[in-house]
Amino acid sequence: MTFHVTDAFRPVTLGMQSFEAARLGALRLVGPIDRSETVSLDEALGRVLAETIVAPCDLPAFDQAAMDGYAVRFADVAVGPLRVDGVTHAGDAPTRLAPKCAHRIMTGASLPTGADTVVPYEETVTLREGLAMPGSIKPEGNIRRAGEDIARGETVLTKGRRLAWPEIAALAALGIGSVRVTAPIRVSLLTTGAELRSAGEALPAAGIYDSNGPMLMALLADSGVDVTRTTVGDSYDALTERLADASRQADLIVTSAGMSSGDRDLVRAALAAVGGTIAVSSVAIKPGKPLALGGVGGAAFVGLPGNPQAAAFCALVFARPMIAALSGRPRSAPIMALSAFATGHSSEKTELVPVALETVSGQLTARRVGQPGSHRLMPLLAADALAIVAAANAPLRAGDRLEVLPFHPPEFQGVPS
Ligand SMILES: Nc1nc2c(c(=O)[nH]1)N[C@H]1C(S)=C(S)[C@@H](COP(=O)(O)OP(=O)(O)OC[C@H]3O[C@@H](n4cnc5c(N)ncnc54)[C@H](O)[C@@H]3O)O[C@H]1N2
Ligand code: MOO
Repeated sequence: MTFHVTDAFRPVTLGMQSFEAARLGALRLVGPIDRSETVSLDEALGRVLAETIVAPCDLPAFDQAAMDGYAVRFADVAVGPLRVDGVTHAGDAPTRLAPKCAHRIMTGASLPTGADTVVPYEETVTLREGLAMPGSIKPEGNIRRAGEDIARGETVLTKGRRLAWPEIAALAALGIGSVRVTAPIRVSLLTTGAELRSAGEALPAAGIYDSNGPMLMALLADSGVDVTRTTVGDSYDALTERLADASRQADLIVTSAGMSSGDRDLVRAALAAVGGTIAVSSVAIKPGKPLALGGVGGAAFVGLPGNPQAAAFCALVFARPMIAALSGRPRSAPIMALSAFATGHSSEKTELVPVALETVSGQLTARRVGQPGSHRLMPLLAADALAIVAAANAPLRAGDRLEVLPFHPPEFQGVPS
């Protein structure tokens, strides 16, 4: 099995790390996997290219008309009305323009040899003597030359590029029907806790429904990512067994709960028992302090705290970027917003705050939503992003810039008023 946890990974470094150090530490634990597979273009949406694509042909593939009209030799236009020598539709075999003639042509049709200008219908007049063009005609007008969009041999897409609709359009236009992409990233998700039950199961007096499992399944889901989910109680044996299995099968192991100092918080001990190591043992963030990062076998490890907001925010900030790095995607620029809230206090910990993003006077603005408390789910429903309020000696003021991580891409964009 390929070992994806990089050499920069160091065994147990106890002590709380800053948010910034932990963020960098997370990315040091992972590198692009070396497995790839070939998929058809129909299956390629959201996948990451494992090869660089060089154009095998020109686009357009041949000189062609950009308008419905007449193909002419520019020099002939001044001579007087031209006889029409034929017609070429899109898809018709290329032809040749007879001397002192105009040739009817449709958008996308092959330009006859000898023609150097296309005059749209609306700029022509049909007279008894032939076709006249009374307006001002530009040489090379309304022609698309072969290779002017993409030239044969040009690098079109580089390895690591994520395939969305524009990339799929370019590949299809170049006649490329399948591509090599990074193989699916294997994520093993383990929710732990004796109190957990699944929807539909009878709930004992102090039991709760497992929400982190389905939440993290959805939060980590992506094209090119295979998430498998298991729930284990607080049994040390079951936990070590599952971690050992996952260390052989997964690129990334994500656990939920059992990370702090409770009597049954066994994840750290179980990880150590199966030969895993911790690189980041706790982080100066609120919520999420008991977060741990490390590795075991061929897999990187993210131990999420159990409180739902802590689990969600740490998954967004640490696990999602680790998956992107495993798939070989380059990092994009951070998204910055203006804060619409003040904290009123300095903080030694970085705070992860649920916010609603709004555009105010043309500026992306983050408004704090919901009641405090990392056990709460309602703030996640009111928010559409997470704001990162960095640890600082001074309180955050309204109008300060801060980084935001949108939960998901905008779905239904309004019209500017
Ligand atoms: N003495 C200390 N106690 C706690 C500390 C600490 O530093 N010292 N840290 C607190 C913080 S911060 C957090 S966050 C939690 C994290 O604890 P664990 O990771 O050990 O998680 P649990 O104790 O098992 O559970 C915490 C909380 O979350 C609920 N939970 C767990 N799993 C799920 C799930 N799948 N779906 C929904 N809810 C879940 C669980 O029932 C608990 O209520 O520890 C603090 N304590
Ligand atoms: O991570 Mo805990 O949620 O800070 O409360």
